[in-house]
Amino acid sequence: MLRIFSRLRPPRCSLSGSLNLAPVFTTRAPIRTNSPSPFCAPFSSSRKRKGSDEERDVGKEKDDVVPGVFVFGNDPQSPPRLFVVQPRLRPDSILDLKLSEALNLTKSLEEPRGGFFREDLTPKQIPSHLVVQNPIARSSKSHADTYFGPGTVENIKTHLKALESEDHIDAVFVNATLSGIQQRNLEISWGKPVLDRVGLIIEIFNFHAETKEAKLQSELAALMYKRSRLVRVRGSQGRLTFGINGEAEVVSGRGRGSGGRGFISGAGETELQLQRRRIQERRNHLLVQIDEVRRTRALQRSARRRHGGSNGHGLATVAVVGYTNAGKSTLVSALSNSDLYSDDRLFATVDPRLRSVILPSGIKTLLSDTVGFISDLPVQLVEAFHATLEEVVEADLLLHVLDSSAPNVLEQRSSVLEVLQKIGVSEEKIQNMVEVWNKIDLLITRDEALVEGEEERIMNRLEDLKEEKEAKLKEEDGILSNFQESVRSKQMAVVDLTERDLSSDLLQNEGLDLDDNQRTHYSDVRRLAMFNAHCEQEVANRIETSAITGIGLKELLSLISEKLSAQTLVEKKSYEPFSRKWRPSHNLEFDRAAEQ
Ligand SMILES: Nc1nc2c(ncn2[C@@H]2O[C@H](COP(=O)(O)OP(=O)(O)OP(=O)(O)O)[C@@H](O)[C@H]2O)c(=O)[nH]1
Ligand SMILES: [Mg+2]
Repeated sequence: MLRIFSRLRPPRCSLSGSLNLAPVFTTRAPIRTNSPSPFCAPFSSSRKRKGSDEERDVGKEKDDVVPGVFVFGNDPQSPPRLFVVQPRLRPDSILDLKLSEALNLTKSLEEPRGGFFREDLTPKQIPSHLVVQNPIARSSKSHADTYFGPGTVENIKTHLKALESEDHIDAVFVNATLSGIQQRNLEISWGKPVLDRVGLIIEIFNFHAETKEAKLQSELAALMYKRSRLVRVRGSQGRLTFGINGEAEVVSGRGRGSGGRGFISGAGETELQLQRRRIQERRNHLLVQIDEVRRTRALQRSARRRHGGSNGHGLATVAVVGYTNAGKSTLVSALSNSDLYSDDRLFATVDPRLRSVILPSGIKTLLSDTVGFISDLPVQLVEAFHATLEEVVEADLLLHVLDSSAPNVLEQRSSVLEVLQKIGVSEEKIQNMVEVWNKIDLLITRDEALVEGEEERIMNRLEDLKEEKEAKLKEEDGILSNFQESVRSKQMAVVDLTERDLSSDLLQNEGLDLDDNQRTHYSDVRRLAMFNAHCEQEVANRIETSAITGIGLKELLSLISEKLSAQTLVEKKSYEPFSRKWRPSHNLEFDRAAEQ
């Protein structure tokens, strides 16, 4: 039966940049489709029936996703298949990392999740992919119309054709950021929907969202993204016109009569205007609902903070953040003895979850598992997921989970720090954050881990690793004390200087009257002292764990306990549950792109 479906499989997606947002055809009614019925005209709403019927339709429309806002419907029959195009990067190690991230993103969409898709795919099948010339490498600028040069576009088309002869490909994923025009032109050249990095991540969020909150937010992100993709195509003469897809055609009566009467009245809405209006209306509708979610969350947070504990005391929240796939959900499950959904795929968690844990001090605390981050996290997602990310901003303590086995762990670390700053986490919280270097079991070489019955050897190896780490820490301590020594000697030098040359008043004024030499010297000392304090804090805030084997979990709980009790958070500070009004920022760049 499945084979029949596969053979008959119709395109499950629409050309995303297309104005004529074509309906998605499915052989069976999808479980949750975002697409209109294949039998209704895409813009039939412009010819609404009069009276109460019309009102009913408007009300109904409010709950409908704007057609074509997601490229794929969540078709239960089979997941979409993508062809990955990776622009070449130098050095090769970076290319490998980016390519493997692109393939993982693709797999995240392609593979069945929790039995959601019925078709049996071979697990860990590597998606078809192609590394191509990077247009930015040559001229630091991509081609304005197609991103890639004409040769590369042709090359990809040939590969696509060859692949299509073997199996159906639903869309092409270009692991770069494309403009609306570039995306549209590539879609025309290749005859397939094209997703860029942002578009794919938004699709994954839509696939994985389960709660109402996550669904609303991923739809808002998709709408904001879509708004920037509404572009006009040039007709065969190269003019912006009543083009091949009728993008400038008048499709709705709205606006008619606004500028006068009879034949001098306004012509009505073009397809482009109609799409913009629909997106705007839906966006406003979603924002109202998301604000409700925010309000509820804020009230719940406030109640927890005031008297959430069993003894009526405040309950602290610890937010678990980190790069996607670092092991956050597995760690929260292990610490709280619960069973959160975790999976070896990117963005397995989109719906935030709270789990309670009893700390060694006997105090109950909530762990908040949330959506993972990624480098260049799309701004639309950060803005749309504000309600969810607010949990992170408002948490009493942050745990930053890192995948210590990832070759680019430091890059992932800085991406996460960047996102935390972007969403408004205070500098103080970032400084106080606990860094959890998870998956240390994977640091043992694969060969060793595979040898059966060698548990003892593995444990010894772990001990060795621990000792190595401790030795390294000691070494770092040595470096630190050298720093301290140099700071102290510099401080002494400044004191000498000031004693000899400056009055105490001048020193208090931070050397306003110091000469250049003295000022440089003094600021050097201050910088070094700050760096010194930072290093000391970093070492104290680090812990190594393995959520799977349980290594370091006890120590982690003790550290959380220690951190929380050192904080003044449980002091009943006044807390405003819902004070700020939030709207996604008006992004001029997107609007400009849409105008093109
Ligand atoms: N070997 C090993 N694997 C781990 C460890 N922690 C998590 N994993 C695995 O890593 C994969 C990702 O784990 P998740 O807990 O889903 O990661 P996450 O950070 O929640 O990921 P997202 O929700 O996608 O952001 C799963 O396959 C886990 O089994 C660990 O300590 N050691
Ligand atoms: Mg998770």
